[in-house]
Amino acid sequence: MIRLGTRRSALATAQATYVADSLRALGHEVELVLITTTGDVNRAPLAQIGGTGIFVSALRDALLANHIDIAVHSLKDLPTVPVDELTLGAIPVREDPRDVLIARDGLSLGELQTGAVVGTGSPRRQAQLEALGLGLELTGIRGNVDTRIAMVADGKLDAVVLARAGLARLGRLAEVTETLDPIQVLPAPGQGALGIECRADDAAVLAALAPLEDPATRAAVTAERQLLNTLEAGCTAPVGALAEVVEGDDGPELWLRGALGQDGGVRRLSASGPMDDPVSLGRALAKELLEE
Ligand SMILES: NCc1[nH]cc(CCC(=O)O)c1CC(=O)O
Repeated sequence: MIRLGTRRSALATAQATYVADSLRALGHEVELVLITTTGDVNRAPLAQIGGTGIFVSALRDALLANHIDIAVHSLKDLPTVPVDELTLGAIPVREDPRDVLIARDGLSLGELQTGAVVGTGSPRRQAQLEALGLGLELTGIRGNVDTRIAMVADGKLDAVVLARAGLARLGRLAEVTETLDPIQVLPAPGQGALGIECRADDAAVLAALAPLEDPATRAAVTAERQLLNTLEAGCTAPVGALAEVVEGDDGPELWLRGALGQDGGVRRLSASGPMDDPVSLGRALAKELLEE
């Protein structure tokens, strides 16, 4: 029996159920264990209560205490600093990593008027939307996907920005009014991908997880997360990143784009490298972004 720990939110349980069903299809028995994190209980702004890492620590504690065998994380919520004794046993194929707009009356970003109120608490989304120069009024919001969409339906906001992947997993893609081009808004490092964490010495669970692995997704998110990790060491500015595997002359290559919010603007750079060395690519692009 594999004990799979998950948060209670609709998105977390949808992701956990997807992983549980994948493991069951491979012949394993899986039990869901619901775990409450600080971020689920406390409605204060995330930056005040410890950042997105708060969603993760309760699950990691349960792994280390042997209360669960695997934890399913949204990779974009998983801190880039590794934990001794734990490892990402599998990174399954990624959903569409892009951000989307859900606006009243089916509007797109370019159709929103100056002063339109757009809800997002993410400094990354705020910096990139600000830099478009549309005169949008950005306001921080929290709450689950349902609550956020309801704020547009209720007329409290003109629009919200969300991850397409979350809406796909919740079956709410019909509400999207525009998918944002990464040329304008780069997603968060790891967005749209799941990380399945387990104890590093748990050979049975590692073997069970191996078939769920997608090497291209692992390479892409490793580059993105390395870029974030290197930038976090050097600054506190918001970061967007997106890597894609492309077929090069000498085999598969990674193409990485990065964005760094700074002084009301956004710096953007891109670079490519071999698929088998995502860490060097992420680190090199981060250093370039820091230098300029
Ligand atoms: N910050 C919360 C969070 N964590 C993961 C997702 C969406 C799913 C994903 O990106 O994998 C979301 C919601 C959102 O940003 O819209």
